[in-house]
Amino acid sequence: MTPDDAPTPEIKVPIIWILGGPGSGKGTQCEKIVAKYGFTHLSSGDLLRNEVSSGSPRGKELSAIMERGELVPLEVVLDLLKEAMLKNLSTSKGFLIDGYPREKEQGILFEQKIAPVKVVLFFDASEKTLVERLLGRAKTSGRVDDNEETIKKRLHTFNTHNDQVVQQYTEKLKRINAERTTDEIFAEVQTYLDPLVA
Ligand SMILES: Nc1nc2c(ncn2[C@@H]2O[C@H](COP(=O)(O)OP(=O)(O)OP(=O)(O)O)[C@@H](O)[C@H]2O)c(=O)[nH]1
Ligand SMILES: O=c1ccn([C@@H]2O[C@H](COP(=O)(O)OP(=O)(O)O)[C@@H](O)[C@H]2O)c(=O)[nH]1
Ligand SMILES: [Mg+2]
Repeated sequence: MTPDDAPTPEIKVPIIWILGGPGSGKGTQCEKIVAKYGFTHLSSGDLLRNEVSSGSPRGKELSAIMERGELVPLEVVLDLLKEAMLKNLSTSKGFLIDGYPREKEQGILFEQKIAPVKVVLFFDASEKTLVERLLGRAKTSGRVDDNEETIKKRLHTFNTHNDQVVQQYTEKLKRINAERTTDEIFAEVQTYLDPLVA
């Protein structure tokens, strides 16, 4: 599909998805990517948390689902993402979509309704590492879902869906060992992103 017959033809800048289990370092790497490439960072989890803090009735429903570590209805995330992308369209050099797609169908719908993805980065870390990092982050994050009980459920949700998501993509998917230092990981990330801006 060329950009001209994309479903939202005005989106011509690269779209990158960032996948990985809870605590795999998606947010940490996205910060570094934004600093180097100036892409627009859209975290699906942050968009949902903003909706929750707005106090809207929809936010209240979302909050309950997120505290259970489950997935919210996929149309909700897709709408929030599309809205945020259109809002930033005139100035964006590219979109970094952090924590999306969480299930196979979300990815399919995104490409049908918004635009094709260019590269999918998957940060791969063991469950033990993920739990350790999240418990570390819990001390300061203030996130209601950074507690042992919800972490277990988030991991379960991730394990249930991730293989199916990842299997959808072959050459676009870059599996990155996330059990290294932030700088080592970022060095590899750049080898995939530099060609997009060359
Ligand atoms: N050792 C090590 N720790 C890291 C690395 N990247 C992130 N962390 C730590 O791991 C924790 C989780 O990192 P985040 O970037 O918030 O992870 P995330 O994937 O965005 O997590 P969710 O928002 O829960 O999906 C934080 O406390 C980070 O400081 C890394 O490359 N190495
Ligand atoms: O497409 C998405 C993205 C996030 N979430 C919900 O938002 C929570 C927090 O997502 P985030 O990416 O911030 O953290 P993670 O689950 O990776 O730790 C998840 O547990 C889900 O309940 C969702 O339902 N659909
Ligand atoms: Mg994050």
